[in-house]
Amino acid sequence: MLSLQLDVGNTATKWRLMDRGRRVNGGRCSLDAESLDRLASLSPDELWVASVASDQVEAQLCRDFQRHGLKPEFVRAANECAGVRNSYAEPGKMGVDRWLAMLGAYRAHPGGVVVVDAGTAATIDLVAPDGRHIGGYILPGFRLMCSSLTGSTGRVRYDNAAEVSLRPGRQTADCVEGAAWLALVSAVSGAIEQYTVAEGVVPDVVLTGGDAQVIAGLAGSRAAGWSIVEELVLDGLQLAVQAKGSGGG
Ligand SMILES: Nc1ncnc2c1ncn2[C@@H]1O[C@H](COP(=O)(O)OP(=O)(O)O)[C@@H](O)[C@H]1O
Ligand SMILES: CC(C)(COP(=O)(O)O)[C@@H](O)C(=O)NCCC(=O)O
Ligand SMILES: [K+]
Repeated sequence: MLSLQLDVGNTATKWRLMDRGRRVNGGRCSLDAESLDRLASLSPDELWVASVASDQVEAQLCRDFQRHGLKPEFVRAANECAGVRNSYAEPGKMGVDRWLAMLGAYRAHPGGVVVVDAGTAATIDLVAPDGRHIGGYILPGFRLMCSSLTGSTGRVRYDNAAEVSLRPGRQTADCVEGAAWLALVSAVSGAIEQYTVAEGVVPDVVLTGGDAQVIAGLAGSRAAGWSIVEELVLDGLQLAVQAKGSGGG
């Protein structure tokens, strides 16, 4: 039984092929017809999709896969699944990537966890020891922070490589990019502080997304004990699919 799993983000699509719960292969890809042809040629028996793309992109994805006789099953955020309870009054409005990352992280950290997905947007979600979603944060990711400055000002311009550092900058590139990294690292620290005040315990921290490694690296000794899980959203997808199969979530 081959199961193809897709995590469609706003920058990249992550995919992996599972054979009865065991990972066979995976990677990053785009959503052009050629890439989808390649995925379809893996001949999966089922296709599970976690997407935060627009309705139009999802409709195109369906058309492209249907040409190969494949029907994508779209997973959405729910009220409750795998021990996690959503705080949203309308769970369907939460990005499914956040929801699935929480399911994956809580399964590995049942004592409670702060989940960071550092992608196009950076999201930080707090899951209490009892599985309650305390709440979360959505902020622009690294590239978005930098491009919003160069795109909306007349003179914030640079083309030299910036240092990857939290040190105060002395040229535009370092000032802009250093600030974006500082904002992301500080947001994670601030969220951990919020969690600690609310729950009275210091949470475990799990990061995923294209910028997870850099953020953890820049956090230095504060990141001792943080874990990076590249396929966290897909791990959560696996749990959501299993719960469906057993009649839950
Ligand atoms: N090759 C790359 N292309 C685009 N972004 C990249 C790349 N490598 C690292 N990144 C970083 O990853 C972030 C996007 O992360 P990703 O997890 O792919 O996003 P999403 O889940 O939103 O599709 C960007 O903010 C960027 O800083
Ligand atoms: C916040 C997001 C854009 C993150 O997407 P990503 O950066 O991973 O592509 C996505 O989870 C989303 O579209 N959320 C909908 C709004 C919400 O979660 O409340
Ligand atoms: K994200």
